[in-house]
Amino acid sequence: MKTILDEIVAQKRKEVKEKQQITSIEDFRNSENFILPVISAKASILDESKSGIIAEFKRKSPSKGFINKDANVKDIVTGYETHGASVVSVLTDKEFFGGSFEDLQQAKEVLNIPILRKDFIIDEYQVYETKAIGADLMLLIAECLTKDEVYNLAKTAKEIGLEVLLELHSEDQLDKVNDFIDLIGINNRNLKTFEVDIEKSKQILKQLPQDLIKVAESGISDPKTVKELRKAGFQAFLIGENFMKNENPVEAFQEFTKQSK
Ligand SMILES: O=C(O)c1ccccc1NCC(=O)[C@H](O)[C@H](O)COP(=O)(O)O
Repeated sequence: MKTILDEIVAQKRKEVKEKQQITSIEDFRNSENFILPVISAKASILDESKSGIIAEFKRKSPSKGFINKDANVKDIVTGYETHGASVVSVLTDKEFFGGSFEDLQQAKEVLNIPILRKDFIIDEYQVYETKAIGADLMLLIAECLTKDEVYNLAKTAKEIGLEVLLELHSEDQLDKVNDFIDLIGINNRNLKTFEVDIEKSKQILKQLPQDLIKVAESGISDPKTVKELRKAGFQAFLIGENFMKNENPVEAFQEFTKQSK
């Protein structure tokens, strides 16, 4: 049975082919952002004056449909930073998440903390693109990449200065971790059923390499869960829908952060 990830990846392959006809890797290399130093997500997460939360700007999702279609990027991400986000995640996929490069670029204009490009990276071309649009950190999803693909994409990212978050869905993907990975995420959302199981993060945690920053991802909606996961050993928490579904995502973020300390 085809999963949503299969569908997304097929769409990405199509998009990459189309984009390659218009913009080359050389164009990306010559772009303004390409020579800018990245802001380290690792350092920002380890900075104890911040919350450890990777706060996501998310308009729409395959599991929930529209969450906050017309949200204002600059207002929301500025609020996230002001109230202690360690990193801001911006969805750049249009088809399934209603995101765009413009969203990330607008975030870049106002933020002083690192930005995660949240997308589905399957080709080296997108790694260069990630740097050119101004992101500091890139996501790789183990579920849709071979071990060699993770290695090659992460290596390219490091060569051009990007940090890499590798997302796992199960223990058997642990062999895809390599020396170019900076942060390791456990995604609690089952991509076949969309069910979320926070226990999954805790189960896999013990087997993760000690030296990597550990991120619990998806379905976190209670500040107590952050406290629990922090106690268990996680240093960062990727949270989107729980803030974005509110009329005022910044207020929701501020309140959540206060309670999760
Ligand atoms: O969010 C989805 O429905 C989804 C479906 C298929 C693939 C990925 C999906 N989400 C991407 C993410 O990783 C989340 O946006 C992120 O972890 C934040 O999750 P949440 O706090 O549950 O919005």
